[in-house]
Amino acid sequence: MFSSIITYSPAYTIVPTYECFNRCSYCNFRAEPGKSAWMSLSEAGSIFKRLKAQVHTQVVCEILILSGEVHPQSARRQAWFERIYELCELALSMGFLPHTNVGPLSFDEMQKLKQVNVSMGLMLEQLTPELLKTVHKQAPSKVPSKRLQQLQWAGELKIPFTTGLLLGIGETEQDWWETLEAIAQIHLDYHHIQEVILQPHSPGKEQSFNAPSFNPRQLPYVISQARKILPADVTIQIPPNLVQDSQWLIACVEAGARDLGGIGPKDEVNPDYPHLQKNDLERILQPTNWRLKPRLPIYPQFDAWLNPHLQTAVAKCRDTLSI
Ligand SMILES: O=c1nc2n(C[C@H](O)[C@H](O)[C@H](O)CO)c3cc(O)ccc3cc-2c(=O)[nH]1
Ligand SMILES: C[C@H]1O[C@@H](n2cnc3c(N)ncnc32)[C@H](O)[C@@H]1O
Ligand code: MET
Ligand code: SF4
Repeated sequence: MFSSIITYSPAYTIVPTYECFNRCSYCNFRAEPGKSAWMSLSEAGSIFKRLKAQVHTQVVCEILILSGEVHPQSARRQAWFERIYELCELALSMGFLPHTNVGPLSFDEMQKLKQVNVSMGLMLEQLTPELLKTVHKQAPSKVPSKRLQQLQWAGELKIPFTTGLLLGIGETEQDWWETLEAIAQIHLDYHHIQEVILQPHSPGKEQSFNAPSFNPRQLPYVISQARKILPADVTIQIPPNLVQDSQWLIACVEAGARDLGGIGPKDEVNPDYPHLQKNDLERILQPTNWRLKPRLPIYPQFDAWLNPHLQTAVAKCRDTLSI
């Protein structure tokens, strides 16, 4: 019998800084501005060396650059951006493929980062402005029009893009469909969305937002509806560590999720929910017809959008993973 494929990206997350001028009330990641040392290039260099040394036991291709944010008008913004750029450059020079998700960027910043990233990402969260009165009250970066603008710029710049919804932060069911429709619409203009993450809100130790986890039993329903709204070439990703029960994880796959995201040693955003490793996932999927397959942070149909240097790096990683 033929088996069907579900993908994941062997990844490692680096955090340029945890400091953030936003205060999303569901966040367990942020530190106060000035209170989190920035990652140095030598620190990153040692991490990358270690990852290369372990290539025989565990291959990592994607470096996810995930950061807290410095205000666009701050005098420190330029230094923050330059550090992120240099971290990407270093990862690339050591054979890794950067995927950056550091919040909203200016058009110019995005254009620059395209030169050192194979794809980029930004979650829409939810488009309803109602959340600006609640969880995003102190989060200027989460103004819906600003985030939609990022998707538009990524399209204009031909950047393969990952976006998604954060579920269970006080939105309504109607809000889900509206956010998904907006993603579908923008993809029809630019054809640049490679994945949409359906991320269940999962409470952690640091957050002030007092709400339970998004009910995982609702997730298969959201996925099947999303599958109807999104164009067929957009993959639905779910984070397996936030879908605690393996039966529900399988139900999510049956409903149309086809990717399990970046799998690495730590989920920096949800540190209270350890990532399931490849073996754990294989064990869960074993009784089913689904088989796990590694992928890169760029889907093959977007290769032509990259500069020649990035194309060479991607070809080498495909070779390493034999995909
Ligand atoms: O480990 C994580 N990876 C996260 N990733 C990584 C993601 O799974 C992969 O980097 C992409 O699939 C690209 O391969 C994100 C990427 C984005 O572009 C946007 C949001 C996220 C969110 C998370 C996350 O919460 N935890
Ligand atoms: C990087 C992405 O992580 C998501 N994110 C932030 N905090 C949480 C949480 N408590 N639970 C689940 N996802 C979260 C947001 O969607 C953000 O854009
Ligand atoms: N600060 C960015 C955002 O919220 C990415 C990291 S969130 C933990 O979009
Ligand atoms: S979710 Fe991102 S933008 Fe919001 S406070 Fe956390 S790090 Fe900052």
